[in-house]
Order: sequence, then C-alpha cells, then structure tokens
Amino acid sequence: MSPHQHPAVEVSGLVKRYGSTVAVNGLDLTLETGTVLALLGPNGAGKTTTVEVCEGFRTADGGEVRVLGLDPKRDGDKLRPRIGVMPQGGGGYPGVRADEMLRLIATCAANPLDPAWLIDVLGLSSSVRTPYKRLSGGQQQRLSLACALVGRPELVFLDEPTAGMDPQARRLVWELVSALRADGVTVLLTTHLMDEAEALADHVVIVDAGRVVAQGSPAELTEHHADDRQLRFRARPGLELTLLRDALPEGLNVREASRGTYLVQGQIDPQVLSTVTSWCAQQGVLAEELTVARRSLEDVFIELTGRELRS
Ligand SMILES: Nc1ncnc2c1ncn2[C@@H]1O[C@H](COP(=O)(O)OP(=O)(O)OP(=O)(O)O)[C@@H](O)[C@H]1O
Repeated sequence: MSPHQHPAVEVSGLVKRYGSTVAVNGLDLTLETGTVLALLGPNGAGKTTTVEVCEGFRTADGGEVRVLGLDPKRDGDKLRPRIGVMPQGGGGYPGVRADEMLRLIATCAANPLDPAWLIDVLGLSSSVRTPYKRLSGGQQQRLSLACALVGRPELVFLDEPTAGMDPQARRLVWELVSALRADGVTVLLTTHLMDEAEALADHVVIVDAGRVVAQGSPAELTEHHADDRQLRFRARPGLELTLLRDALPEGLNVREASRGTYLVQGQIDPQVLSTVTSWCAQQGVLAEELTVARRSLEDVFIELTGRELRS
C-alpha cells in the first residue's frame, strides 16, 4: 500500500485515563498527508495526551490510533525514524550545549539536515555553545524544534511550538512551519494562539474536556454564521443582564462569556449598539474595549469552551 493511501494520522474513539481523571474521552481526528492540523483547546483539554498517544509515548485505554498507517505502540521502531517530536517544555539535558544536542540527534537519522543550517535558520547561532539550562525559554523551544526537524521527518508533532517566544521568534517558527508544509511535510501542532491556528492550519480541531467540540478550516469555523456580528465589551464581573436582554430585539444572544467579558451576538445594527451603551450608562458601567466585529476563531472558541484563551 502506498503511504499516501491513508491519512497521516487517524484517531477514532480515543480514550485515555489517569486514575480517575478522564483526559481524553472518545476523541476522533483525521490528519491528511501534507497538511497542517492545529489542535486547539483550553488548559487540560487533553491535547498533549492525544499527541503523546500518537507519538507512542502513552498507551491508550480505548479507541484506535494509526500514524502513517502504523500502530504507534506496537510499531514504534518503524515509526520513530519517520516522525519528529517537539515536546511541550523543551526536554533537553541541562548541561548539553545547543549544537552538541542537535548534532547528537542528527547522527541517529539516516539522511539528516545540516545542523549548522538549522541553527542559523532558527536564529540560534549566537548560542550554540550555551548549555541548555542557560538558554532562554524561547531559545530552548527553538532548539527543541530544530531537534524535531533535523531527521527530515514526514510527520512532525509540535506541542505548543511558540510558547514563551517573543513575536520575532514566533514569526520565524511560523515561516518554518509554512516551509515544511510547502515541502509536503505533515504537521500536527497544539496551540492556544488563534492567530497561529489561523495562519498555519489547514484544519483546526477544537477540543474541550477530552472531546472534539468543533472542527473545520479556520474559514469554515468562522463563516458558519457569516452574517452575524459580535459586540464585545469588558466591565466589572457579574452584571445583571436581564434588563439588557429585555431591551434588545429577539434572537440576540447576550451573556458574560468569561469573567468581566460580555458578548452580544447576532444581527448587530446601530440601534443594538445604542441600546447596549444606553443600558451601560443606566447601570453606571463604563464599557471598556468595546468592539463590534465579525466572529473570529477566538469567538468561536470562547463560545464553545466558555473559556478565554491563555495569552
Ligand atoms: N501524567 C499525568 N497524570 C495525571 N493526570 C494527568 C497527567 N497528564 C495529564 N493529566 C491530566 O489530564 C488532563 C488532560 O491533560 P493534557 O496535558 O493532555 O491537556 P492539554 O490540553 O495538553 O493541557 P495544556 O494546554 O495545559 O498542556 C488534565 O486534567 C491533566 O491534569
């Protein structure tokens, strides 16, 4: 069978428990070869656990997982040379120097990329002799990404690849992921950053409490309610919204989406905006950061999970 006849990753009904905690609760996802999939969810949603089962680091309690057509646990020896893994939080030896670590990993690969080139591309040239423990969090992340890529994997797992990075380093990583995609490499990444998912992913899977709550391309997820807009403002938490609901036309959804963040969703017209600001004035409430916008991926995420994203 040609390797392109099956998806790069196929997960169905995945269940994983830690004692009484159900970390993953019947999760399904399909990652097509040559595409980028972003797994998006609040803290503790089960993203890392899912990725670690796919990598063969954890054993599932139920469900089916196929990675490049293989069982990650049973066929780990065949799978490992074909995948690259960037774990959450780096994972380097404290005393090892950046270039030593990358060269060591490169020696394990049949046809590695040039470590010096990767060091340069990832902006680590000035820190090659720095011990891992003295690298900044963002530098450790970049080194970890280099280690995941040096073996020219067909499929890469990136667990929060830009966590702790400054905007410039983040941009670098985005460019690298786009270049990987252009080269036909398949990528499964986890992220809390909407702009990251929107910029990089062909397919976004939103996960909450171990289950998929929505999935699609970023455009599909946001265009579902293309005519709807969202009015959003911040004010003191716990405002009583009954009077506001009564004053607004039917069909608008009004709620405190997360502590101190209020949303009015639906057909927002100038009259609705005026009603909301008048109500705020009556309540003696200064509505801060008031915006009216089309629904973004972040709005979809908050609506589905009831949680703000971690910044
Ligand atoms: N080794 C473990 N032992 C016990 N419980 C665990 C372990 N790893 C994760 N969990 C729990 O399983 C659930 C899912 O965790 P997981 O790390 O997979 O979520 P996540 O979506 O990756 O979260 P984050 O964004 O914070 O990394 C959480 O409730 C977490 O506390």
